[in-house]
Amino acid sequence: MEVVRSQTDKTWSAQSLSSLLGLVLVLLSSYVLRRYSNSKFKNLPPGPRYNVLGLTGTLSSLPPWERFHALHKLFGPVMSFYQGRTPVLVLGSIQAATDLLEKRGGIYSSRPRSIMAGEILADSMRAVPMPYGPRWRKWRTIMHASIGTEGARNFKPLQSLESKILLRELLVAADPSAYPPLLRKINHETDEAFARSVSLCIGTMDISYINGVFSQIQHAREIYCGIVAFPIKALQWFRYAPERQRKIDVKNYVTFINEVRQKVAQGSAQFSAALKAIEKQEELGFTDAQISYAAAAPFNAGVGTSLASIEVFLMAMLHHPHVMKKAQEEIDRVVGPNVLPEFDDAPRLPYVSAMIHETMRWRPIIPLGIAHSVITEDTYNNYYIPNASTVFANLYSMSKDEEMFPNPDKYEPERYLNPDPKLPKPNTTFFFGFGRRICPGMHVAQNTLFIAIARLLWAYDIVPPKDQSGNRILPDPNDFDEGLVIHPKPFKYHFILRRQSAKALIEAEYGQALVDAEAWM
Ligand code: HEM
Repeated sequence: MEVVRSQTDKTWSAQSLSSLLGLVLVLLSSYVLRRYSNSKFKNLPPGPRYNVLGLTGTLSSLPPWERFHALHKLFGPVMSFYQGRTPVLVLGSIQAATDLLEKRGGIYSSRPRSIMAGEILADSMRAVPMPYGPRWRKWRTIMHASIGTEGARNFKPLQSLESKILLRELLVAADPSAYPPLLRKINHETDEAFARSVSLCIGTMDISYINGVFSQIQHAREIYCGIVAFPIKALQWFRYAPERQRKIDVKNYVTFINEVRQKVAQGSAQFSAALKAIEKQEELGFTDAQISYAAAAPFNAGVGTSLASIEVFLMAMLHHPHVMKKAQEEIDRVVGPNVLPEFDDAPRLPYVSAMIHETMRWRPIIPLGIAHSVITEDTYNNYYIPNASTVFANLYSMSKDEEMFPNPDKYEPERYLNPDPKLPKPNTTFFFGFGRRICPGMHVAQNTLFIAIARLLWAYDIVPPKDQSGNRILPDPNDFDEGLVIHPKPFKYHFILRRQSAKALIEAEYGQALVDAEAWM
């Protein structure tokens, strides 16, 4: 009996399994047929009909932005492919990105859904993956008030004293191996100078307090980045750990905002993103957790970016000493040897300003921008763009546009000073993205770069080391770490004081910077 039943069971299971498989096949093929026989889908922008990101073969050795760049040459500046079931659109020209991400910003300003990192870990309170909609618009008003054109001016004193401290630290650095950690401070990746970034968020430079904050926010950020980097963790059944982490993050973030509230009550609060978030809380109808995450956004999104641009600048100086000399001549002529360059000098230092644009153009440090997502189907140049397509602005390709930037591989600030009137005007913002999601920290970033670069060039020559035969050892200008934000691989350089008389001024300014920093304690 047992044997018969077991045989019957086996037959039954085999039959049901094959019917089930049949059903799945029928459903799948009808889905595929429906989808691809749909004439609209036949009209997608051209491109390889496979997942370019999961590519094998010759192109696979290239980072994704270079892969896309190579494919743009075959398929044109607007191309598409599928990543799983999601259509992906890649825009390789400033024109296409402006037409879609900017002019049709009402439908191209969302982000691809981020279930684990955005929704589960952060309850959609994190800025970068936040979907486009009323909550994002409210969040953006806090960014506008705190780090927009006007708000960014409030951080200039902070950026100024930060760069003075850097000049002095480079002066007393034991040897060149000490430079990278000092430079990292300018991007707030170490506890002490991180204070300046936290002060941007919550308005304090109290180092012992900051040290505590640093480890907590940095830890939360690392977990977020880890989830983004390892998609396996994005599967929902691993949700327990991020849910637990979210509770910890919310508690920490709200603690910071409450400390700012206390300072507001005592009348000692400095300008910061948190201050603006608190001021706007009632009007926006945000919870404490929501305003705390908003206040932390400049830290979470801004870390690593200014540093990467300064590293690119240093690399450019090693390769193009004549550009460095030209900028120094301008600084010496306009500012002179007896005072440091100030923010107010910027209009009279056009070469330095052009150099900053060129640094960001030459090697865009976020080469694929941050992916947008379209919230309704659209057509562009007769191509069909399905709802929920992921959209990448390939900033790398844009930086190589031969028409707008002739000889794009050359580092040439002059292209911004004397543009050829017959060519399209060189764009000065594409490296910050496009449309409604354009980087809200761009003014803060530009100010950091201006004051740091102008003062570094006022004080120091940046020179490469030499080998035993006296040959300059130069870094490979294309050797970068991969990631959302890319950094040149570590390379060696020296800061050589340009004149002995600068020493006394650097020391005096450093002393004053420490006194000024007290205001943020
Ligand atoms: C050289 C420095 C920087 C570069 C090149 C840069 C570039 C970018 C780019 C390309 C995007 C994506 C824009 C898009 O989606 O189209 C972005 C987004 C963002 N950036 Fe920056 N950034 C820099 C510095 C900063 C700084 C210093 C802050 C904060 C103070 C900041 C805050 C943000 C935020 C919050 C977003 C997300 C905006 C949103 O999703 O609505 N960035 N940035």
